[in-house]
Amino acid sequence: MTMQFDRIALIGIGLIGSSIAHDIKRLGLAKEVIVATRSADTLKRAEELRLGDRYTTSSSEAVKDADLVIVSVPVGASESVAKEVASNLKVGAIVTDVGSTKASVIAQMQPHMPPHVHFIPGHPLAGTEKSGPDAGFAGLFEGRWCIFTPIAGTDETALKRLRRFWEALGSKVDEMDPEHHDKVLAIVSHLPHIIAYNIVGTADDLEAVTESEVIKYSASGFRDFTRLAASDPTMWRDVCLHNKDAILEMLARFSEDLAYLQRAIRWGEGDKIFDLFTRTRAIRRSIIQAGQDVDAPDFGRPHPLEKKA
Ligand SMILES: NC(=O)C1=CN([C@@H]2O[C@H](COP(=O)(O)OP(=O)(O)OC[C@H]3O[C@@H](n4cnc5c(N)ncnc54)[C@H](O)[C@@H]3O)[C@@H](O)[C@H]2O)C=CC1
Ligand SMILES: O=C(O)C(=O)Cc1ccc(O)cc1
Repeated sequence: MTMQFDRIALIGIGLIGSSIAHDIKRLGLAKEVIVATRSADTLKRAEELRLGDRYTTSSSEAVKDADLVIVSVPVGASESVAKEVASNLKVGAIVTDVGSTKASVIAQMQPHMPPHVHFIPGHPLAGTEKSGPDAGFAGLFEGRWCIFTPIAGTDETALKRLRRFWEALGSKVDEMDPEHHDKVLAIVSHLPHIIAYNIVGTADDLEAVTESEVIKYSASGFRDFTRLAASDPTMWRDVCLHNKDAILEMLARFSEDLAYLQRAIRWGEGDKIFDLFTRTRAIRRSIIQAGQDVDAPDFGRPHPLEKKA
């Protein structure tokens, strides 16, 4: 793999920032990686994990002379990072982010970007329920989509350079407008997490079963929800607050459809129930065909008591 950038600054070194760091190192994509994060403890851990070449708690310090700046912080922190780094950005630098919402990140960052930098908002559709610098791993983005939501008039050469970077990490790159991104992500990612948080919360409220049955019998569907509901609370609070309109729109549709299903169950309308469940099964098959999941049952996890070969 060829060296693509002299200096890359990683602002935020949690699951996503550290996964990018592992890949940059593994693939030799930069001469130097500067890691910045707000908390000294996280920074120390990043250093122990050798995620970069230089480390600082000052984002503005980190971006000096960087050709590529990747902001990987909870979306609600985007504006404060943009403000902090703005005056130190190098002429011609590419500034990008990985936030799960796009219209809000653009509204927070774009006004602070000086005209001499290329700000290209991005979102890799890859992750796990884990957070922090220990959670990252090389290859996270392999075979996954990365969506850019470029601002009109963005320099084509800068776009190509950033595309080449994500492609080196194994991603497939697509472009769309931020509002469309936010609607699509509301249904494929944000709502599933909200539903998971909600169902696990409901089970927790049923005090009679919480201490015993919910945990004991969690080999069933409930367990899959608990994985999503264990995702980072700060990150997901920010997603909810920063993609409010699209999430509320999708939640309204979801509630309508749930009422339809509820009614079908109440009145014993088996055909309606069967038709819906047949339609949804086909969606799963399409996802497997598209290479976005494997066909193994239970996400391919081995049983915890299964003997290791
Ligand atoms: N977790 C996931 O599966 C995915 C997350 N994303 C997005 O990536 C971004 C980062 O998420 P994760 O890496 O999962 O979160 P994380 O919680 O693992 O890491 C966040 C990092 O940002 C740092 N940070 C927070 N505020 C900061 C500030 N003001 N200045 C500097 N550093 C700051 C934290 O110390 C931490 O290092 C979020 O915007 C999230 O929406 C995108 C794709 C997948
Ligand atoms: O852990 C999971 O199932 C995820 O859905 C990971 C994820 C979380 C947030 C994103 O913006 C993109 C991917």
